Amino acid sequence: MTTNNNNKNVPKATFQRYPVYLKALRKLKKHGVERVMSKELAELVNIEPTTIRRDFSFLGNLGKQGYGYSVDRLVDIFNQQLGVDFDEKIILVGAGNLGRALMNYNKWDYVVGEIVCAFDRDESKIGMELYGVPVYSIDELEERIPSGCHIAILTITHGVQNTVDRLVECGITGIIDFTSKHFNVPKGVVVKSVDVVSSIQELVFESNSMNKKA
Ligand SMILES: NC(=O)c1ccc[n+]([C@@H]2O[C@H](COP(=O)([O-])OP(=O)(O)OC[C@H]3O[C@@H](n4cnc5c(N)ncnc54)[C@H](O)[C@@H]3O)[C@@H](O)[C@H]2O)c1
Repeated sequence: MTTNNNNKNVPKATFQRYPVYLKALRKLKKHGVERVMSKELAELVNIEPTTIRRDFSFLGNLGKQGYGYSVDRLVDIFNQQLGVDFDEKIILVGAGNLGRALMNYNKWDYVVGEIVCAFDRDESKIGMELYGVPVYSIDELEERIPSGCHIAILTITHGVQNTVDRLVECGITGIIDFTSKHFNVPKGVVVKSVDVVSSIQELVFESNSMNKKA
């Protein structure tokens, strides 16, 4: 059991379904849907409408029956219940091949937030909108970085340490690094490195050693 904000004891199974509902509701919100019936939501999340109605009964008064639930209201409630901010403003540095692919994807499964702007040093890209994301000059990083932004995705090829230092100065505390280049960060800054090549190498190594044992 988990006690929620309405001081109701929520069964564990119900609580575990909250992120599933939130993801579906955020998707609906993105598509401009304002109200949703439990039956419609049931089809999206593959959970019985009766289970949904029971799960929602722990959330307090959600309005008149038969009229559908307010998507906005539910998103707010689930955000609160889960105690996380799924609206991270993420910046991307390096609007090249990989950067573009990430901007094109930019749905982040409707749960983590989205890339709000990109930075590059290439004059031909500055001022463009790529998949709806504006690209600014890296020279304007300090002026353009959105307030409250803590996460940066790094997809550049040059000057990594210098760029990281500037990002940290601007308040970035989390970096998703695709560059595979070594750089230092001060304490309190978290770096998650994504390296497809290393993953393939590990995979080859593991599958070779498994085959040797067999
Ligand atoms: N981790 C992985 O699995 C993986 C896979 C592919 C590529 N990469 C790496 O990702 C990075 C990007 O690859 P790509 O193919 O998109 O390269 P790319 O050349 O297509 O794009 C790089 C972009 O970054 C910009 N740039 C470079 N240095 C900059 C700086 N200091 N400040 C601002 N903008 C800068 C360039 O102008 C360009 O637009 C490379 O470091 C590459 O090695 C990693």
